[in-house]
Amino acid sequence: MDSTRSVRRTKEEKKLLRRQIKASHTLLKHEGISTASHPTKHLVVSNGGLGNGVSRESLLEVLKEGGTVESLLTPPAKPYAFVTYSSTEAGQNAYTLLNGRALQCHDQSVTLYFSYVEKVDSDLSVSCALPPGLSVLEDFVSPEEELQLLQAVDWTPRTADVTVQKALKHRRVKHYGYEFRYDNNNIDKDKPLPGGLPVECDALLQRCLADGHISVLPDQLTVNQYQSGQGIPPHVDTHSAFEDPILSLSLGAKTVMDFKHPDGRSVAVVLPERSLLVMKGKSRYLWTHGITPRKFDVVPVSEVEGSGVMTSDLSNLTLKRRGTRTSLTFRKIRHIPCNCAYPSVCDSQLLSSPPTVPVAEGDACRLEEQYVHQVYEEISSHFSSTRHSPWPHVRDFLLSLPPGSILADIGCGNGKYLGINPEVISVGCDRSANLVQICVERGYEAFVSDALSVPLRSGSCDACISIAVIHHFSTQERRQAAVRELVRLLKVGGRALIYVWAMEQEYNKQKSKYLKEGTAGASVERSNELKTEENMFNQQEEHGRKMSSDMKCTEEQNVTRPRIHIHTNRTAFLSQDLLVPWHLKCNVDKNKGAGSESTNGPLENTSQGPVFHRYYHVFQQGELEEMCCCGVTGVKVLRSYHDQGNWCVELEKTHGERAL
Ligand SMILES: O=C(O)CCC(=O)C(=O)O
Ligand SMILES: [Fe+2]
Ligand SMILES: [Zn+2]
Repeated sequence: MDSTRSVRRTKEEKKLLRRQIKASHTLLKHEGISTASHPTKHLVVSNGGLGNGVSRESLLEVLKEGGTVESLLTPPAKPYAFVTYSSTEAGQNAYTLLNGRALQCHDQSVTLYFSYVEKVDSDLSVSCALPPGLSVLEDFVSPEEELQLLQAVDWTPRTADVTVQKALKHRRVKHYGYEFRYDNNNIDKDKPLPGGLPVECDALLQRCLADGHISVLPDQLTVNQYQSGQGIPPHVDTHSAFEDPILSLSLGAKTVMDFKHPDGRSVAVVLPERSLLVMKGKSRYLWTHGITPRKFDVVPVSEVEGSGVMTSDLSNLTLKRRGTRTSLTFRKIRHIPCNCAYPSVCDSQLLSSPPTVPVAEGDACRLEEQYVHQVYEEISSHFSSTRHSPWPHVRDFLLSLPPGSILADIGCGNGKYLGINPEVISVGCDRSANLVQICVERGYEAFVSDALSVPLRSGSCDACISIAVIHHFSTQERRQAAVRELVRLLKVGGRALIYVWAMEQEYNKQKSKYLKEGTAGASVERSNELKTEENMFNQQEEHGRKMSSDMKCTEEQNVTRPRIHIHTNRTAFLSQDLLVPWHLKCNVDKNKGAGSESTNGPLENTSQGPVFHRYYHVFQQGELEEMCCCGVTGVKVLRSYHDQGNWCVELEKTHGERAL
């Protein structure tokens, strides 16, 4: 009997070990968290996160059995937590005692797996902090003032001549001072509403002024009323419409507001009733805010929680039914264009000075920095989630390389081509540090480099690929230099494959996948509210496109230069140099793709985050071959073809540098 029990136990131990190894692989692959093989005082607890429905309180209770807990970090919405014990011995003790422990929480049972980590990343504590520029001032108004303010909002249609009231799908709204229009997410600045702001707000606004939260009085008020189960989609209040900061007073009931950074970081902030939310700087301009329509929120049990408004920071969480919340959002209309530090998401800056096609090297570098490099850094995680399937012809090229070949992928993105042929030695580089980081986390050899000067020896590669990269260079000289750099890396006889986006999205009567996705009704599934509350940049983007076609040229130092148009996604290209909108989907699940992969750009129906614009030079038929034959010496074009809206060439290096 004893011996069978010990055999069974061994089996269980093996199973536990397998599951624990799997958990630490998942942490590395999907979260970039490397675990340590030796005991430390820091442990990561897989399945012990708020994202698994495990409350901090119940986790802490279990963790304390292992020893004295120095700190416990529970990142919002993640399926893991970090615990730091008082000593390595305590960490080791907890590991032995608790690994594989089943934890009962909210009618479900989860199994906790523990792994050691060298340290708890300081970024994680940062991601648990409030977004920069955000503050929540509790008890900003008294219960009596709260009642008075709620009574001051007259929801009957009586005041229709001095205010504007609307029932939206997910809440009702009322505007004072100026109407906020949900069709263009903007304000008619020359059409103030008679009556201004309700006098009942005077005292509280004077207090905001006196306390230094604002320096001028607001002249616009939006009252939002949310019933339980209602919300507001994530958005950034239009830069060109309102100044900084934005104030929002919560009345009647508490709610949880989600803030999201374009890089995917997300912070849930509890807004108690009678608190004032102040959004300034980054939290106003760059992070989106929104309220998920829900009937219940995860909120602190204790009502007296000081400034600890973070759901993730709280030691005591519980579910609470949402009541009816009325918020008063006070804003100051902006009369001169926004000049914030986030030009890639700023409608003012995009409209007031749309870029022109550069001629000088310096202008080209600045354009690419703003409309290529910065954008890829910001959208890297969402971009990566849309890039998973290799294009078949690129795959064939990679599989045709003899074993032991050395391959360089210049502009490797998330590394989707680096593992295709396991028989070759692949190395990738990209200008985006975030994308390179994703490659490294996936176990690929990759480094940050500009495609114009790759730190690899001339003639060191048997093959190079440049997939969807060269169209991001903004002058002919720079595009040519990028091809020359690829050829420099090749040994004589080596081959390069280049893909660039084609101006011709319809070829041989066949529409490219990019165009087809537009007609397949990418937006049909949007809810009505999402349609009317379309991301604020969409309308301006449309506006910007019209503006740029109206005013095709700009006078600058007596040189007339064409403006770069904003392209409308899923439509034919109207010019060769364009800005292509990227509708960022916030909070991308790195484990899953964001739907079907398109040749360029995500499907628009997935997004409610800010819109970024990437610069492209789309190639006309023959342009790529011409550039390779005439602008670059020592190569021949083996073949050229059109593939799903791209022009493609395969080159062979025929001479070494010295022979030229
Ligand atoms: O309900 C709130 O506090 C926020 C409302 C809001 O973000 C808006 O109207 O733009
Ligand atoms: Fe807002
Ligand atoms: Zn701005």
